[in-house]
Amino acid sequence: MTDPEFDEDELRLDPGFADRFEQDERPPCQLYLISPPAIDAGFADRLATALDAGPVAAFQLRLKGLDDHAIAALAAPLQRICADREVAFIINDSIGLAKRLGADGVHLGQEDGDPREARRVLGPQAQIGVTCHDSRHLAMEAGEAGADYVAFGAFYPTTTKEARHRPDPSILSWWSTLFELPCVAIGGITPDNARPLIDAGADFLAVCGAVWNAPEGEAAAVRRFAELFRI
Ligand SMILES: Cc1ncc(COP(=O)(O)OP(=O)(O)O)c(N)n1
Ligand SMILES: Cc1ncsc1CCOP(=O)(O)O
Ligand SMILES: [Mg+2]
Repeated sequence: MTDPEFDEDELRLDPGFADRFEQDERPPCQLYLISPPAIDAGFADRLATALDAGPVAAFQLRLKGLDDHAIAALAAPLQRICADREVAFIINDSIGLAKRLGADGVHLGQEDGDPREARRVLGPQAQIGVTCHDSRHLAMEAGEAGADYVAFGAFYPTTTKEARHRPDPSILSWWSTLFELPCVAIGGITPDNARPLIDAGADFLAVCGAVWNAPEGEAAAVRRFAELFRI
């Protein structure tokens, strides 16, 4: 099947971009935790429990509907828990808040700001991620703009976000075959449906509900993902 958005010439026209991502052995898939949509006083303990249950590469603080001041007030203990465990602490949506908090990075949607501006403000060490929905074109643009990862999704139905795009897992194999830049899969991912995304080449699975709403608890959910990542 051809992807109407994908023009092979785009790749050939920009050898500089493709050249930066030489093919190499990819590390195993890792877990990228997204915060629940709202957090309460007990959440810090739950976060520590989740991070202690198995390897987690990153935690994204995603609190839609709160302003930066309100998010900053909640962030400090969570950021400390991540730092103590060497888990990257990523702020959703706001370059300014990521800078203010000294976060490890920022995740930007298509309407959330320019990755080049994020790089200018946050510096060379910052992890900058960009939402690319189901679009190869957006992903290549994000790579050209200096993103550290591209995110595709939502792969499965989710109640965490109203998601309009539904990529096929093949976008992950396409991306990971051509580019070294890591790709993140997101959207309705659970330990039961994750396998095709891992096999297709996702470098990270970004997960919210399957961990924080797991009937067996967050630790058991993190352990189940960890089992899937073992080669
Ligand atoms: C890892 C990751 N991928 C995608 C998103 C979605 O970002 P965005 O499209 O800006 O939507 P909101 O999360 O801001 O509602 C994400 N946050 N993280
Ligand atoms: C933020 C986001 N972007 C696309 S789907 C999604 C929600 C991810 O949460 P869940 O893992 O609960 O589907
Ligand atoms: Mg956003």
